[in-house]
Amino acid sequence: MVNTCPHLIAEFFHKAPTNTLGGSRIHYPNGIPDNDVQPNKPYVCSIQTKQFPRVTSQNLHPSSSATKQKPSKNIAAPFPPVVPNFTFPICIYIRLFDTLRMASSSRVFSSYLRTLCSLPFRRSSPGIPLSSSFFIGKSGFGSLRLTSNLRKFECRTRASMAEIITPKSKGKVQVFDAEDELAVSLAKYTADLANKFSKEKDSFTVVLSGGSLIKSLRKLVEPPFIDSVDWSKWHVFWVDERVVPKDHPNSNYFLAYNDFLSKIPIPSGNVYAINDALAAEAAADDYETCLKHLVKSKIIDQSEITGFPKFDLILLGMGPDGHVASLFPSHPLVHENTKWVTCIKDSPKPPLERISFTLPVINASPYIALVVAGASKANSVHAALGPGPSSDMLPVQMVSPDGVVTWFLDKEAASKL
Ligand SMILES: O=C(O)[C@H](O)[C@@H](O)[C@H](O)[C@H](O)COP(=O)(O)O
Repeated sequence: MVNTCPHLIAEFFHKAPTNTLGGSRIHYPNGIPDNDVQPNKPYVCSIQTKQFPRVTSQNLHPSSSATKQKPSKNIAAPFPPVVPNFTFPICIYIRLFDTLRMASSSRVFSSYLRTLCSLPFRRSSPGIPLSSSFFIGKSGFGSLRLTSNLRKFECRTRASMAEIITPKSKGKVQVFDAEDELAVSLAKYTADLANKFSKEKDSFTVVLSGGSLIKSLRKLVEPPFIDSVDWSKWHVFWVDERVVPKDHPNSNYFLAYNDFLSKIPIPSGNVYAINDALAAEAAADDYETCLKHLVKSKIIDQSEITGFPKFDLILLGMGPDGHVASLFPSHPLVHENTKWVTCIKDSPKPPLERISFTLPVINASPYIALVVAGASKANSVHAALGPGPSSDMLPVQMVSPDGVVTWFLDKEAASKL
């Protein structure tokens, strides 16, 4: 029964005129026009309203005691409008769209409703022939109203992501209520860019950092993202690496392999790990040479202006002190502007020896994501994005590409903004 829920959601939106819900609009991926949406195809959608910032998918958090059960991965939650006084994030719809198999038959729709109405916990709910639906926006909240032949139901919605307006130079800043929501949005962002570049140039060059970023990429290896990406087009690099063997728990390669790369069908030749058999300087030179070959063979783009390699997407974490890659505050390496890859032997964050991309390489990228979660990062986030001028530039503040920086923050990291 519950598996038919996505059909219901699909029907629900398709019954609404031109896919709008009183100022809310569904966006299908890659600009698919609304009337071109195909039955029996999965779509990852986003929703945009006049009243809310743009939001992306997330879980249902029912407040109604009747629906305390949380949706598991494969079991869609009951469609909220049939439950009175139901509070849920607005992006519930997109969550359901994530796994959507579009149904055009109204038979599916009504049989689902019949089943719902026969469920014990909804015995008090009347039947729900939907006749109209719309969102009403208030500041931060909205209501979805459904008119049944017996009475009206109201469901409150709450945006679970906010966009902070910053000067253009500081990039696009998104703040998520929960890290889980951040992870879904990051997966969609990465998958969309992968698809864009794979289509445009038949390859996608992406650079990973170490630390918690890898955990934040976890949704990318789950449906629907894992199936929506052509992994054979991916070429994976590291923005920094610790000078340890590849199977050492401190190795960024090891972390990425265990939690990400081993779960995707990427050709092993497209994974460019830093050579762990070499000492720091030699490993940095070796990696730079490897990048130069790949630029020559046109796997990696090159900036016509600066000559630095241009990776399609760089995914950066940030340390509590505002470091990115292995470029630490007040360290001379942040001013390295000739080399592509350098090394540090006195890293304030252990281990001492590391290899790192330099800032000009990072800044040559057309897309950079800064993925930052946790209260320990709030001061540096404030220094980077807050209003005041700051005397000492943190490395994260020196990430200022010609391209687009998108910040993915959880609310703890954004708490001082
Ligand atoms: O290898 C590393 O240590 C990193 O690449 C480093 O730049 C990391 O991204 C930040 O320190 C944030 O790490 P956390 O997200 O774990 O705090």
